[in-house]
Amino acid sequence: MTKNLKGIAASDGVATAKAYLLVQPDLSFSKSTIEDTDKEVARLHSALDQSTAELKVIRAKAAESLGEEEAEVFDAHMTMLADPEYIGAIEQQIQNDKVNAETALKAVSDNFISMFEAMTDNTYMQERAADIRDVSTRVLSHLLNRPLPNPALIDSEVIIIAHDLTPSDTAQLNKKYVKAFVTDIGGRTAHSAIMARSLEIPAVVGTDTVTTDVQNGQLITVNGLTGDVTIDPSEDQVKASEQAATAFAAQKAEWAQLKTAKTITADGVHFEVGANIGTPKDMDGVIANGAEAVGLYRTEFLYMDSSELPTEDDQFKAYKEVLEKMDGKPVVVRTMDIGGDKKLPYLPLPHEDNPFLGYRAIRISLDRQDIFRTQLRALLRASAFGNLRIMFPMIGTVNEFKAAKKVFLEEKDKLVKDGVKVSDSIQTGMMMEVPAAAVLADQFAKVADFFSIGTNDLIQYTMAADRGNDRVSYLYQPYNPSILRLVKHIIDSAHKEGKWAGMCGEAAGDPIMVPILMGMGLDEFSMSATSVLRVRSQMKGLSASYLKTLAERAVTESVTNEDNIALVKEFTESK
Ligand SMILES: C=C(OP(=O)(O)O)C(=O)O
Ligand SMILES: [Mg+2]
Repeated sequence: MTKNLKGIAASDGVATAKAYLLVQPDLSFSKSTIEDTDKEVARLHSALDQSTAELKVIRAKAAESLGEEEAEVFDAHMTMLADPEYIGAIEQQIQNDKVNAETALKAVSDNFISMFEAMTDNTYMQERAADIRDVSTRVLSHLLNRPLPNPALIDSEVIIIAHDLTPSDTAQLNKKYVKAFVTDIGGRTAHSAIMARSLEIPAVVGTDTVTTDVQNGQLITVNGLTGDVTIDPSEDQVKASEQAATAFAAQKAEWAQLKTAKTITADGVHFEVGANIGTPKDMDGVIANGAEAVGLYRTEFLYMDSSELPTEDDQFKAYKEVLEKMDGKPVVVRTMDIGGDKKLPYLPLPHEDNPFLGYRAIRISLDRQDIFRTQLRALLRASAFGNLRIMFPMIGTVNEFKAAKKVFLEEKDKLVKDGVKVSDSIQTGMMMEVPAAAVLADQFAKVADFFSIGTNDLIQYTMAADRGNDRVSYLYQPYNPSILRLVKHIIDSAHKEGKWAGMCGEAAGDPIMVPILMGMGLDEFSMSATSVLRVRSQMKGLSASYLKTLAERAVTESVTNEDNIALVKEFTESK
């Protein structure tokens, strides 16, 4: 029976395909006593064999669709499945304690995991802990005969249905087959939604119930522009969805004509419209959409894509590639912003009740200077190949900025002394995403070369509303005058010191926000590459000088988020 759901529109586009449930099965079991332990060991081996066979297929598929490097993680899993120490310990526990294979597997795996995780100074062993966690889950699924979903094996068009998707789940989605995804939870600025936009995969998040409403293989239509999802649609609904997809494609074709144009307003003002990237692979989208800059390179994805800390050379290559592809246009590279919803399996961080308020980003970099210095050296070496700007994430105090800058200058000095070619005009700026820094922007403007406003975090911290929690998404209010006053203060403070201010949070590409920011004189707008042409087209039709009054009224007269939506409509629909 047809069912309509409404979620948060998280990534533009419209799709119709069969549902593929990416939901972990229930792998609970109880402990039991076994008389015939040899038979139980044989059952264990059968599950191990099935797991190995499955991994071989997954590995081959992953190599084909995602590349050899992404596939290598499965080699580590297969090695683990053949590890005599690990497997021997499970067999021994079955024989000695006369317990079922599930119990022995779990006990031995937990033991290995805590042993490896305790070796905090040994990244290799920490990665093995993550491998054991994955591998033991797979073996358990075979013991219990409850198969795990294997997205790497998808070989026909599907719409992924999941409770939530982590950024690493999203990175593994194969665009050829995954036509859209729909989740129970999540917000527009959660990192999986941001990645969906750069992958151009339509997405609707925060539907609450999609995983229980839809069955594997059911037909489903997804509209990532409106947040509408229809399960088991009627023929007419399928037709309407196809028409919406065609209309969206036509709209995109019209925007594409602006690809090589500069972003100039109706009254001749130029704004720089740039794109955000997560990896050098995203550069195809940046070029295809004619972005004038890379306004944010989230380098943490380089760390997340790797099975160990990327070396200085690995990083150098990635940064150099991006700089060269931009051919002299600005590239703002943000140093590692791990923490919050971005985790590194090989850098296990202690459990925190509030990870978004915890040990993350620059706080880790200043503490783990070995990691930070390696990254800065790679960046400095790459600076000779383009127009590099470096930015530090989550800066909350002036002292943090100064400390980060000091490490940067020390590494620069060392390289220069060693005769390495380093650019002399690298700007060093900061994300403006912590309210304390935003309020003190006038002081920060004296030490930083530029600001890039990270509204994704700035809004969640100012409104005290988790950016990934759909239950409080009504509080996630980009146009609330409280947010806009901070934004205006940041821009004005930068300008007073002769510095520039940009925005790389998702609000920079928001059609309601764009006119306000134009009126405030924001210098640079950086967004998902797929939004660049839409925003360029919008700016072309607006007059920047006229919008100054809008910006002024938005922070002086308006009281609510809705007031400002109405105000923007008043200013843009009459013009
Ligand atoms: C751009 C931002 O950074 P991230 O989304 O990576 O936290 C932001 O917070 O707005
Ligand atoms: Mg942020």
